[in-house]
Amino acid sequence: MSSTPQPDRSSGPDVPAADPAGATPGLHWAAGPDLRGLLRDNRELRRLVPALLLSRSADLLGLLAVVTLLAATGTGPGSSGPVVLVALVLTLRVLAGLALGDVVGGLADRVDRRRLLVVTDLLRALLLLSVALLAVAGWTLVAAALVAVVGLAASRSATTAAAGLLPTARRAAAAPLLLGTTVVAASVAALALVLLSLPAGDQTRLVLGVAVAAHLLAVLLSRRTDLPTSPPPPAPGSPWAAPWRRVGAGAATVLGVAVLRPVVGPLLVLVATVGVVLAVGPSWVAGLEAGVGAFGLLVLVVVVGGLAGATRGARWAGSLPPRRRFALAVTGAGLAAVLAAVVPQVSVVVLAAALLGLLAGTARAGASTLLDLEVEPEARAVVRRSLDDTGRAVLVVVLVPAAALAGAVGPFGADPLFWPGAVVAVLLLGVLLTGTGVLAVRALAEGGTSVRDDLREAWRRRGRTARASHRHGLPGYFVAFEGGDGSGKSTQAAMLADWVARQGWEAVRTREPGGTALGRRLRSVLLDGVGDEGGTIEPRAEALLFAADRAQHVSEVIRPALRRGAVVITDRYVDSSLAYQGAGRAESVDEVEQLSAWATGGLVPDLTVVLDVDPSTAAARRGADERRRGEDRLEAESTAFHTAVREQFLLLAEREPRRYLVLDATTSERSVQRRVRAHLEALLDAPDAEDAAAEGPVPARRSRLARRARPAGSTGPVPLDPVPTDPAAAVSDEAAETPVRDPEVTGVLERPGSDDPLSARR
Ligand SMILES: Nc1ncnc2c1ncn2[C@@H]1O[C@H](COP(=O)(O)OP(=O)(O)O)[C@@H](O)[C@H]1O
Ligand SMILES: Cc1cn([C@H]2C[C@H](O)[C@@H](COP(=O)(O)OP(=O)(O)O)O2)c(=O)[nH]c1=O
Repeated sequence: MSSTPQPDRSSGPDVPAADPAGATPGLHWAAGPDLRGLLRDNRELRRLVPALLLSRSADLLGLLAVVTLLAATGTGPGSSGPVVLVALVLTLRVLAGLALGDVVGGLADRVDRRRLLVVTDLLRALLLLSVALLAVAGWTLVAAALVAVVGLAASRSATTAAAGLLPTARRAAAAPLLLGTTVVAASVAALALVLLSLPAGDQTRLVLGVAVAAHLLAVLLSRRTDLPTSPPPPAPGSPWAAPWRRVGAGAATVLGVAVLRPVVGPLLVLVATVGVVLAVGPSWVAGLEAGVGAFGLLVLVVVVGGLAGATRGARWAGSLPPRRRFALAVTGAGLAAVLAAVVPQVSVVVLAAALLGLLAGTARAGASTLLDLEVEPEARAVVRRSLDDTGRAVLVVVLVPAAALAGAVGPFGADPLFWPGAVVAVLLLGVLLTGTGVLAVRALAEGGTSVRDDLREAWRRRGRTARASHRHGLPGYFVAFEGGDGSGKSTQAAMLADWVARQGWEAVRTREPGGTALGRRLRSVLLDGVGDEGGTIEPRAEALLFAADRAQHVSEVIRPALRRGAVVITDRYVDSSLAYQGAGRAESVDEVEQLSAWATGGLVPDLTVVLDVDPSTAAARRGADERRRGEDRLEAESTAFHTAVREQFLLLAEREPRRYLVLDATTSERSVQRRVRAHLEALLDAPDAEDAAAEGPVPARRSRLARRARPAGSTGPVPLDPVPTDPAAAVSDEAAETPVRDPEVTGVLERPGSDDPLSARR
């Protein structure tokens, strides 16, 4: 649980932070970019990744071997030496990353990456070999510390190498890619420990031997790679920032956000608990008279459980909002730790550890989502780094004392109720974690609903994602809002995203042009023109620029989200090009359509909502909208242009009525929203999205949902939202307020009073 590498702003643009071993996935890995697509398109990356995977597996297997070697140095389960030594090795590992990560990273940047990968694997192989040959506790400790430092250099060159192999716009994908390899490597290493320990007797040397061999094999693989040699951009300012400065930089931001305050404490206790379970693990299972393999199993279930929780937890949690999910997962993790501690049976310990991993991963992802929702995009990297570093600092402080406590207490209880001392440390942290979890449940209570109601609702919605669409074959659901400028698209998209998130789906709200970093640049050219430098934008150039924005948008934002099963809500898509560049600019609509089809790889929305409004009403609304600063290039076009645009939208809808919903946008915001929701509710809940769309009028299809939401004893259809306004639809008063959302993240953010970044004008 110690860290999640994020793009490291302090060490130059686009170069992700070093990825220390032991990192666990968070939202960013789960919601990461299209890694498979990146690997498919990039031969060198396909060569690098297996080399890194092997190298990291070797590294982590080496760590496990060192740990089991040290754990076996004692004179029996009662001696305190081994458990402290193990904790010390892990502490040194974490401390190295915390204190030296930047320095070693800075030095590593000066060396040829391929050579560095080869040398660092060779060095680690030699160090592990020396450990196997000497088998002296003192040297083992020193060697383990050296391995940790060498590993930092390896990690840095791997990260910059991967970043260098990626196209500039996709460099940020290097961090999730490497985090993915670390998680897989941790599982491979733990599994290897289990398998290698199957034969009876002490297999530590065999394990060390395999780790050495794997490092050597990684050398061969690294030598075959062709990595970019150019150094990464120089780091601005000092390459080394004192850990406490880094911690402090983010702490102020975190503590400034009310919702995040109750998250930090439980998160850190969670990190400590998982760390202590692993640190006292070898002597714990030994005390229960289980072998090294059981320790391997313990690590394996924690890692795999953590991965499952981080990637699937939100889905399994159904409609639980991230705050609830976080607080309940922390409480559950605490109870799992208590369970592991109080039942002196290795099978129960392993099962409880799996649950602990699962809930820790879920809590971690929940916290990450909260952070994304609550912290401004510019501050997120600093906050994440600060939290990661604080987590590592906690481990540095906690592991050795916890192990010392475990060792000091020693085994107690009489047969058959015999407990190793390690359980005392785990029990203490488990109780503390449960307590902080309960406090977090209270502090993060949401909307006045009880935990029981929330859980019941989540159980009802468990595993539910937006229904698959026949069109794109991805698990998510894709909605586009189209219409003239000022028709109310942004307003409706924001309200819908809010509702979708409250229904328990992941909502990704985005827009065109400008849904990506590249898109934002294109947007300013497209809307503001190139007036200062003279010249105009030719209609075909304009069409190509909109298509370029869309290609980036689909690949970077829309497809990955649909792949995760999210509901993607975009403010404008292909039809805008057909209407504005095709009909408006009098280019061939067919050609513009071909261009967009090429740009999107044929990705078509499941539902396109056309907000129909006459150009003069739309212009009046724009004029009255205080957030707008004058007309942009396209808005300033003639009424004839806007009329042609409007007619083209209606024509497109007429051609494909099953995929379109045309609404009169001159009615009130709430009335429009009500109809959008009613339509979407039916589609998302229907067994088959397309069939449902063809079925007939909305109220008939809504009946199933309405029945489920009806309070006991009542009759007639009841809307899902708390304020039953119109029985045929469901929009609450509260939902009619437009909350603030972040276009770059999943989910929605409610912070009344601040500006909506989506509708902010550049
Ligand atoms: N149904 C509606 N009735 C009246 N005004 C509306 C309605 N929908 C939106 N507006 C207002 O019209 C302006 C433009 O809305 P906006 O959502 O930004 O449109 P778009 O994204 O289509 O340009 C805003 O001031 C908004 O408050
Ligand atoms: C996506 C897209 C937008 N546009 C135009 C329509 C808008 O006038 C402008 C910017 O869109 P947008 O920000 O949605 O403006 P508004 O909020 O006023 O509706 O870009 C095109 O001409 N072609 C396209 O493909």
